[in-house]
Amino acid sequence: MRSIVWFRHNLRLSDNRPLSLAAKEGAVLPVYVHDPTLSLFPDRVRQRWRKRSLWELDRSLRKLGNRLHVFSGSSCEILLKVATRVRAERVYAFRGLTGEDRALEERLENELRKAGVSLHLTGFDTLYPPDLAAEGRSSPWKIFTPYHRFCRQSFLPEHPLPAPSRVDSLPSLASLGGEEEVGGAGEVVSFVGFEPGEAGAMHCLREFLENSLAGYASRRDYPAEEGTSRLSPHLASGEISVREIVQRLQESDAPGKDREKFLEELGWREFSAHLLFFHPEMLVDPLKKEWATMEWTSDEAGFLAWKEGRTGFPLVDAGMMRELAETGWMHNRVRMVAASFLVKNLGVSWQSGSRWFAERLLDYDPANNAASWQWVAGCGIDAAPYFRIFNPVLQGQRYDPHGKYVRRFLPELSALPDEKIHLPRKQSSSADWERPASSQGYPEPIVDLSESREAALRRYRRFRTLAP
Ligand SMILES: Cc1cc2nc3c(=O)[nH]c(=O)nc-3n(C[C@H](O)[C@H](O)[C@H](O)COP(=O)(O)OP(=O)(O)OC[C@H]3O[C@@H](n4cnc5c(N)ncnc54)[C@H](O)[C@@H]3O)c2cc1C
Repeated sequence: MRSIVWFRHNLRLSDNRPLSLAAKEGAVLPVYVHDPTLSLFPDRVRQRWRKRSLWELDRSLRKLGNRLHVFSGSSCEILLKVATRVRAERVYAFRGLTGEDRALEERLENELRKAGVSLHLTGFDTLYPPDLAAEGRSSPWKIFTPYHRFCRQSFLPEHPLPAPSRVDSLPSLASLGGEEEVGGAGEVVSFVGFEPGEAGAMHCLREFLENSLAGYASRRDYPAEEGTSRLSPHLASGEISVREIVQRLQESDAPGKDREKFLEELGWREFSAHLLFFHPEMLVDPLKKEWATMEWTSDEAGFLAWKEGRTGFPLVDAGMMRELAETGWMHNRVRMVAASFLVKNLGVSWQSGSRWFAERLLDYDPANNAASWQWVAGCGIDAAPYFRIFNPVLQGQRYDPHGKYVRRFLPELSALPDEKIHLPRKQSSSADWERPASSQGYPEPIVDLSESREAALRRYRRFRTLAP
């Protein structure tokens, strides 16, 4: 048997079913295609990550007697051309989740069939099947808790497959034409706090299990702490499988409540994938259809200040200006506060924020990003109610009480005392406030929190009255 293994969002050898099946059956041509038609948003930051990750993957394949073949262009045309050229009988891949991924699979299957090649999609790269309809119905689940409980009870997590011990290459393979060089480690700038590739992902998991899983449930909300796994960029590139993570989690002797909480967060990832499977339009349209009539503002100046971390609210600015810009990652608590600030206090649409995150995040995941933005905005399924408006000052005081996170990313505020660190400028509601001299140069707040909150609630009431 001669097969192509088409690496899509799964840049790894372990627990890679398409690869394991193809390697068992015969010779394999591993292929990756940079396909610009598949990314809805510009992804310059992730291209650098991917380049490095592909290089790592190629190195690992070479150790098994094979190598990676990289192309750019239309996945369908390239796979068809290569399959014909090498006389492959099968193309193996995981199934994709987005509407674009699924349309491509259908087109590819037809084109390959005409050429006498079969497409073998070996299921989704998830813990639970995302196409699982709600119990007893054909519609998707609407509430996370029963969905997660049902999945936990119904599916025993599959054991991850080991990486194949050899992946035979196709015999006497001449040049395929149109192939690209598989990036180089040296060309790639480093990523603060991350090591792209499968080995980096496994290292990240080990570190988390050994050092941060115990205490996860209580520490995960504090951005200054090393309280979360930071596995998200690896999961987004498929450098590690979620089944591998769950297996190691179950073997860990960390307290049950921490393991449960972590499993629940992975469950939100599954739920988001489930929502995307049933609602491919959710990347740009609200899941609650009536929200299409919500009137957002066009506060361009406010949006720019938010993107550049000049809102005058330290927790938002530390996240937007520094953590995201410098590292390509942002702590979950800060994502929630920054997103709420944009959508509620500035009245800018969740789609604008979600697009900005999609362009900037190393861990951009279409399902997680859209579901989370819609959760914050209030138009998602099982979302936070619209009137839940995070107060960035109170959130800062609660989750960064000594300003350690803010000081790390906004050194211009580092000399402020703890009680002023989240409020370096006056708000109308803070009557006894005195301007600290040490925060000169830091911007004035671009909105008054109480007034913008009232405006947000008025906007919502108008929408509820007019909504069909
Ligand atoms: C506005 C907004 C946008 C977001 N965009 C993304 C995104 O593009 N990509 C992304 O992976 N996550 C996104 N999240 C969810 C969450 O912030 C990140 O998954 C988390 O911060 C990643 O850090 P970690 O790996 O240390 O998380 P951990 O706490 O260690 O969690 C482990 C894994 O569980 C999953 N997870 C955790 N929280 C969530 C969640 N709320 N929803 C779905 N999955 C979750 C992630 O895969 C994460 O890697 C977003 C959240 C918000 C509020």
